[in-house]
Order: sequence, then C-alpha cells, then structure tokens
Amino acid sequence: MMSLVTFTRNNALPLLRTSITVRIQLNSASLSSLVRLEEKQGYAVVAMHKPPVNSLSLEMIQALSESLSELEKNKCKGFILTSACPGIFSAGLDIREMYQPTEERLKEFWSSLQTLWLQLYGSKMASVALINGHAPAGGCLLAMCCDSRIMVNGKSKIGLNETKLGIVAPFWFKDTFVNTIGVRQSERALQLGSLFTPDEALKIGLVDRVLPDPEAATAVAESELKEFLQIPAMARYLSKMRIREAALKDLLENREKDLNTFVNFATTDAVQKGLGIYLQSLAKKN
Ligand SMILES: CC/C=C\C/C=C\C/C=C\CC/C=C/CC(=O)SCCNC(=O)CCNC(=O)[C@H](O)C(C)(C)COP(=O)(O)OP(=O)(O)OC[C@H]1O[C@@H](n2cnc3c(N)ncnc32)[C@H](O)[C@@H]1OP(=O)(O)O
Repeated sequence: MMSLVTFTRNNALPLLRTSITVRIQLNSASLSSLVRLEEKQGYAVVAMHKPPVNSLSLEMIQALSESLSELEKNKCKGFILTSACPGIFSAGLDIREMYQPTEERLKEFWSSLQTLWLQLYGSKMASVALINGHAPAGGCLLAMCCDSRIMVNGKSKIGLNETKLGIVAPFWFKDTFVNTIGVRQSERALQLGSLFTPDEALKIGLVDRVLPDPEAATAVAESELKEFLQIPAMARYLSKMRIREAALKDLLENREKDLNTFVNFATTDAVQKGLGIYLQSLAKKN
C-alpha cells in the first residue's frame, strides 16, 4: 500500500527551495516511521528510527534512499545523518534479511543497498555523520559515506566486523574503507573484523572528532556541516568525486556481477550456518 508522509516545515529556508511541506512517497505504511527528517536552518537532519538497533532491513534501506531522494529533489544542500535510537547509530545490515531468505527478497535487499550506497557516497549534498552509538559493518559504511564523522565518546564501537560473522565485506565496502583510513589500516582491520572505540577510530582517521556527549557532538556536527556548506558547492562536490569516482564507477559497471556474487556467497551452507550461530549468540545475550 502506498502511503504519503508529510514533514511540516518550521519556516522559510534559504537552502531548501520548496513550499511549506516536504512530501515523501513511500512504498508501505511501515516505512513512514523508519526515518525522521527534520528541517534546520539551511540543512536537514536525517535520523534513523528503527528500534532497537536501526538494523538495515530492506524497508529501512529503501526509507533512507527515499529520504535522500526527497532532500535532493528539494535542493537541500546538506544533512546530518544520525540515529533517533539511544546508544545505537546502526547495527548494520539486518542479519535476518540474509538468513534463510527467499532469493527474490535477497536480491531486492542487496540491490537496494547498492542504490543507497551509490546515492550516499556520490551525493552532491554535504553530509556529516553524527555517530551517537554503535556503528558496526553497514552502520560504519553509512557513516563513511558522509563527508565528516563526529562520534560521541563512550562504549560504542565502529568498524567493519564482517569476518567475525564469517562473511566478507564486498569490494565497495572495502573501497570506502580504504578511501577513509588507507590501505594498510584497512587490510588489517578487514581481516580481523576490528571494531574500534571512539578514540581508536579517531587515531586511525575513521572518525574526525570525538565529543564527550551527544549535545557537544551535535553542536560540532552542525558547525562542521556549515563549514562544508560555505565552500562553493560545485568545487566541493567535484573535489570529493576526485577521491570517490573510481569506486562509484566500479560498482555502477559491476552491479549485476556484485549482486550475483553476494547471492551465491550469502546462500552457501557455510555462510548460512555462520549467520544462524551469530543470530543465536545475539539472542542469547538477552
Ligand atoms: C567470495 C566472497 C566475495 C565477496 C563477498 C560477497 C558478498 C558479501 C557477502 C556478505 C556481506 C554482507 C555484508 C554485511 C554487512 C553487515 O552489516 S552485517 C551486520 C553486522 N552487524 C553486527 O555484527 C552487529 C550485531 N549486533 C550487535 O553487536 C549488538 O546488537 C549491538 C552492539 C549493535 C547493540 O547491542 P545491544 O544494545 O546490547 O542490543 P542487542 O544485542 O541486545 O540487540 C537487540 C536486538 O536487536 C537484534 N540485532 C542486533 N543487531 C542486529 C542486526 N544487525 N540484524 C538483525 N538483528 C539485530 C538482536 O538480535 C536483539 O534482538 P532480540 O531483542 O533478542 O530479538
């Protein structure tokens, strides 16, 4: 069923040139609550809201994609990507999407994730990830797609931990990682499936700032975004593309191959067994 979600605006904004409401057409009623869009003075806040852990299910991925498309359509210049779930940025891909899936849904899931990455990593908008909680795997990927990363200090960790689940970060996750922290750190961290504390992440350049609490982090994220927005947009975007375009082109040219590799790999007995054990270990915790 189609649902129309309406986000009401507070006042006129110089950088978002539309009428009083931002309208987002979503595929199903359940999408509407997954992403909260808030309009600020000259930028938007995109807050993931899928309790308990903002896992990236097909619906969540599509809701994020739709939100970005809507912002682009409304000529939004920049946004802060964050979480409305306390203590969690995003737990990464929803493992249940990959465990005992139907082939049809698994393909749609992966294809939607490819689309979201192409959109976010190649975005003309300036973006800051306000990492206010755990950000493993797909959560880390979302943060790395932004132009700057501000993390709240505490017990949360960030990194690409795929190998710990017996799976392998796809080449475009790896490319994003390498572009962010460099080849040597990526090679080591990808193999070990390392998850970093905020201070460790700062040391290797996985995040740009660590702040003691969410309020301080929010203020810094806002000022960081404003700094990006002060640069002439075309020059800033083309400079970003100098770094990112090879990775983007690689996935664009190999989408189908990547989809088949994922489906074949994810549905092997070994991977299914590993995912089952991992899901059980998460459930046992509780
Ligand atoms: C030949 C090969 C070549 C190339 C490769 C090709 C293809 C590649 C194939 C595959 C790659 C796929 C890429 C995957 C990337 C990913 O993102 S995988 C997901 C990784 N995520 C994690 O490991 C995080 C797991 N979760 C946690 O560690 C903790 O939950 C977390 C620290 C985030 C929060 O802890 P806490 O607050 O204590 O919460 P709980 O652990 O109690 O969790 C609450 C409930 O949420 C459920 N849950 C947690 N994470 C997920 C998740 N990612 N997906 C689904 N569900 C999740 C958890 O089970 C609890 O559920 P319950 O309340 O018990 O029902």
